[in-house]
Amino acid sequence: MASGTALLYDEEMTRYKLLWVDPACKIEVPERLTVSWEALHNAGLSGRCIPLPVRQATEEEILLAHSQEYLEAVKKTPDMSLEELMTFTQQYGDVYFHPNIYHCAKLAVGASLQLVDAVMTGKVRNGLALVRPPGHHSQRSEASGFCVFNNVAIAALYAKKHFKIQRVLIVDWDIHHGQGLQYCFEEDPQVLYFSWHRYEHQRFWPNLRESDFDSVGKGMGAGFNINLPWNKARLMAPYFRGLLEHCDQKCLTWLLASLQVGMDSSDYLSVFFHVLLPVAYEFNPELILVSAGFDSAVGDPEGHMCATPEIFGHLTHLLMSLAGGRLCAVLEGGYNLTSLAQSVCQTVQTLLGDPPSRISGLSSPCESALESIQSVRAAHQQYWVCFKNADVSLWPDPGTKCSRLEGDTQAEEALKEGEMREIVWPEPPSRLAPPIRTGVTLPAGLEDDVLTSCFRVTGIPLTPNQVAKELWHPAVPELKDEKVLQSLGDILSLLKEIEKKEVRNGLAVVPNVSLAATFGVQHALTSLTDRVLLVFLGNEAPVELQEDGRVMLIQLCSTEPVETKSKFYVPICLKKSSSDVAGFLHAVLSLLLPLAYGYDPGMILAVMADCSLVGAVAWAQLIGLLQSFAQGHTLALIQGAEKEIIRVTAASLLGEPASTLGPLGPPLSENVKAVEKERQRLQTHWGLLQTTGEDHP
Ligand SMILES: NCCCNCCCCCC(=O)CS
Ligand SMILES: [Zn+2]
Repeated sequence: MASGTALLYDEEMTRYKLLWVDPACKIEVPERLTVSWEALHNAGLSGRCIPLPVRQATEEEILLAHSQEYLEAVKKTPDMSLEELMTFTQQYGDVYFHPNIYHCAKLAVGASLQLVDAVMTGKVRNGLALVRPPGHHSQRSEASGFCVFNNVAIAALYAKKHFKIQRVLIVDWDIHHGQGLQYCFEEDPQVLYFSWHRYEHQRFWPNLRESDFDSVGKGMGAGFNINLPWNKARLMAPYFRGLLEHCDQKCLTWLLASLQVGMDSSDYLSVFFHVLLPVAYEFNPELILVSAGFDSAVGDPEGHMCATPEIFGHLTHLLMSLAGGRLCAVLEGGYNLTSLAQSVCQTVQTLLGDPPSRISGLSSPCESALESIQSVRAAHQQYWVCFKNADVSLWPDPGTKCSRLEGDTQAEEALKEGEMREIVWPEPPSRLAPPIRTGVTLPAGLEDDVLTSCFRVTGIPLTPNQVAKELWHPAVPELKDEKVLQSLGDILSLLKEIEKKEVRNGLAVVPNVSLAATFGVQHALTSLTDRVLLVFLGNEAPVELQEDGRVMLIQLCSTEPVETKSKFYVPICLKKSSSDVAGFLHAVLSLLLPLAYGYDPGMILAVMADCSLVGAVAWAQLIGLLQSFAQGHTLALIQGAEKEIIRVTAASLLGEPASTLGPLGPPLSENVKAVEKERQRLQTHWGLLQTTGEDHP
């Protein structure tokens, strides 16, 4: 199994810059790379990566995505005078040339291809290429938006050509629409292109009609192009104009705060749960390319978004469950040097396997984001079975110019200037990973190769009166069984290791999983955290739920569950769940993940009480996704000695990417209906469950 994270950087790519005055281009500066590189170095992250040399792309490689005439034209720029460069630049939009930019553009492509080689040959598991110029706006015969050659487009074409792969997923989380990528792959069903971008009903750059959600791809490529437009923009009602004239800095700040309309982490995560991940799992990619632009982070002069840098640690982690973890991230935009550097560090730290930091304060996606989510799901319903039963009454038909009051540029500039001075955000919390990743307790005789890299924990068996004290549980005969008392002692010492931050997560194979789960929850609540998420696969849920919210129980069962009104008890009844992998996944993505993010637990207990409910691969996928929470503090409890389940659980807890679920059939409609029913019931309490705007129930 491949391991290791590649990091590609060459300071040569800092040796070009804007040589004349152009307000649209002045933000694309060499310091973008140096601050990112230095931040990775100072955080001790670059030292944990595998450095790979960059190289110049060959002409043949560049011609995979660009025309000969365009290449010939760009080839002439190194010998041009300043005037000639300015004239040459005029033919394109929002981009600039420099005598050394051709050289750097070849290095940016070459770095991306080196990364693809290393991942596809298994030399590394994943990696990041820190490059400039960016690429996702450049087209076959045209430079655009600071981009000269389309690094990620060439990487995808190169991967198809040299590694014979047939399904590449491109995730473009840059705040601009990568129209160059859309044009390149819109007829290609082998490359699924997903982009979210500021759009504001075509008022935001690059102002293209085809950046809207109804551009779904063409011909054979229909369904393989997904655009998620962000349409909320500051309403510059004329009366604000009057106000501005009498506006001092304080009032401007207030005005900005009330207008701050960028998207935040709740919006981003909702799009992953309800749009990108369902399709990505159904597409079942063999490779993930990320057009990693960080102008979608807070503080960016282009993006004006509110999502703080740690969100990129989560987006990265969620994508690492796909394609066997083969993920190549290539830098695109990102112009606030502080949030850029922090976001780059968050991304690399997750690629290295460190647990994402807890994200508190998530709420629900804003109304505009819900409109976009609903519109995209409607537009793609005919192409992806994961949206088959989705509640989508198509949002106002696409391209409607919202009756927005035209912006007042002078005031808008004033707001923007004021805004840039005002935006501050907390440093991302440090994400220390305990020295030992996985502790394991299991009955003797269950040795297994993968378990050797786990840290063996054996506790002192509990005495019956200790149990009476520790375990608020009616005395049952099992509590006299010395195997049970031993396993409770083992779990206690495992939890203590986690508590002491010696161990990140753990696995316990137990004789009685219900007692173990009850004991684990109660001990975690007394000594570790005030919120425990219990994910229980089996029909008899162990714990009585106090409605105080200190335990959230998500129970996957196969028998009709009890009716419940509780917002902390979520029974998910799935019929034939072991065969309906798509139905299981739908429950995980559209229900379990949004709930867990909204609940923000300090500890996760993942309990497999009944091995027949889901297959080993689906379970391993779940264990991987659950490590997004609680700084990776996951305790898996398994009853019985299903060796395959034990092995995949340990492997996933150790950070091995779960193997892929393979092509997914349509989920059983009764299972989708059961999940949708629960989602409808709970979405008023847990906003991340929402997928539709207010007016369209
Ligand atoms: N023509 C009116 C001003 C528009 N500004 C355009 C800036 C292009 C941004 C490109 C970028 O960030 C790549 S990721
Ligand atoms: Zn951008």
